Amino acid sequence: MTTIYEAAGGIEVLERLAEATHQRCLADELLNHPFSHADNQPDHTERLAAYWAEALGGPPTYSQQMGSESHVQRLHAGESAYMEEASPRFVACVVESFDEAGVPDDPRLRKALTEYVTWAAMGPFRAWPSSSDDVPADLAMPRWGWDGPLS
Ligand code: HEM
Repeated sequence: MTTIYEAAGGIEVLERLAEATHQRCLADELLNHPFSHADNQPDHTERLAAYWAEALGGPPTYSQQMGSESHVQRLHAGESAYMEEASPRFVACVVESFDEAGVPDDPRLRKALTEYVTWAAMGPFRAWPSSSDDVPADLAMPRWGWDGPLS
């Protein structure tokens, strides 16, 4: 069966989606701050797209060459009150970027992408509110299919 990654148009479309999302985050007064640190990764867009690709049935480039799920969760952990407020806004930045990024106008695809990002932002990415020290070292990369989480 076609994966969500393939239906979306592969890595090119996910990179455009990550870039458009990033620009929206920078333009948002609440989300701007964490994305504006001087030591942020210059290739953030590429890394975010690779992570999404792997979760959505694409190649395992993120986990083989860039980082692990534990690394990603540690980056986002320990920000309880902030993440409560910021998570729904991050999801909105992704969804509002669909047209600009050229995500196919297929309701089933857009619904699956929206559900994946919502699930991640409201669940795993808020699971360690107190400290990055609480994040286990061996978290599996999440996988998302047409009917929801695969692992
Ligand atoms: C409130 C919501 C979120 C905020 C404020 C946030 C913030 C950030 C920040 C500041 C970075 C570091 C950027 C850099 O180094 O340039 C980052 C990296 C990243 N974020 Fe988020 N994020 C949020 C939600 C999410 C969600 C929902 C996902 C996945 C579905 C995600 C996936 C990633 C990935 C894969 C990276 C790159 C990790 C790496 O450098 O290897 N983030 N995020």
